[in-house]
Amino acid sequence: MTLLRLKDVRIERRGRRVLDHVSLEVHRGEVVGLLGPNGCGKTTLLRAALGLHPAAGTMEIAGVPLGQMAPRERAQVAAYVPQEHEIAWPISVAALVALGRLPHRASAAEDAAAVEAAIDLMELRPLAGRPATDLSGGERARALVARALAQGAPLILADEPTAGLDPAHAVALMVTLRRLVAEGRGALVTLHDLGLAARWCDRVILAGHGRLIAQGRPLDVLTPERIAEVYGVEVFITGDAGGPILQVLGPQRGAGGGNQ
Ligand SMILES: Nc1ncnc2c1ncn2[C@@H]1O[C@H](COP(=O)(O)OP(=O)(O)OP(=O)(O)O)[C@@H](O)[C@H]1O
Repeated sequence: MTLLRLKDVRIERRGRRVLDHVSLEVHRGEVVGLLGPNGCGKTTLLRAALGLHPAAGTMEIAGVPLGQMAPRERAQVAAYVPQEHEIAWPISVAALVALGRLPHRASAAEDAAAVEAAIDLMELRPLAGRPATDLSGGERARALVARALAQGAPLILADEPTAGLDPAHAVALMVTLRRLVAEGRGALVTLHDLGLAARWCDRVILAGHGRLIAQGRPLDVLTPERIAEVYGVEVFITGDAGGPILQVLGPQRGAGGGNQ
């Protein structure tokens, strides 16, 4: 089932075109990485897909046109992990995670079970009683992911959810996402770590130059030539039984600085 469908979407910011001709789908059972250089429009695209930023074109969540969805209805099918990890009030981590249950009219027991499961998934149990404002950057990021997971929405849109996480927690998050999509959810995740994307995403979408440049299986999209063209860096790609291994080596040869 298609959880997110964008067709010929066009997004502007302050009258300036950010992305044009954006067509993509996210299905149940897949983690899709949205990649691209700083400022190429990944955050704006995620926000547009949730109706948080104006955009032209066709946008559907779980088969329903975005414009026909009330905010509560949308929040029941799509959860968002924002790039910014600011938490305004010193509520406990458990209370923060419980905010993910607001769109639902579930029983208290159901809400509690979802919150407890999300806290455990993100390994926040020792921090559950702490004020969320007193967490480290990475701990705060995990708390916000937990809030989205508690929401129980089939579609997860996460903006750089691994930013600020140590390697163990970054990999654990990708493993968790894969487990959740295997149970029937779908995820669109912006990432700057090309190695994580290559190894843990089912598909990737590469944005740049005001459009989507390529989408498909990670190694079909993330070719050394394309990465050099889009990011200006040289990569080494190999693989093992666990999947692709992609390592950034340095600036593209001849691009100035580093490996010349
Ligand atoms: N509040 C804003 N007002 C006007 N333009 C903005 C605003 N925020 C971002 N932009 C511009 O919109 C474009 C897309 O930004 P966006 O944040 O979507 O990029 P991104 O791909 O998510 O970048 P990053 O990888 O750095 O997070 C950029 O050119 C950026 O400068």
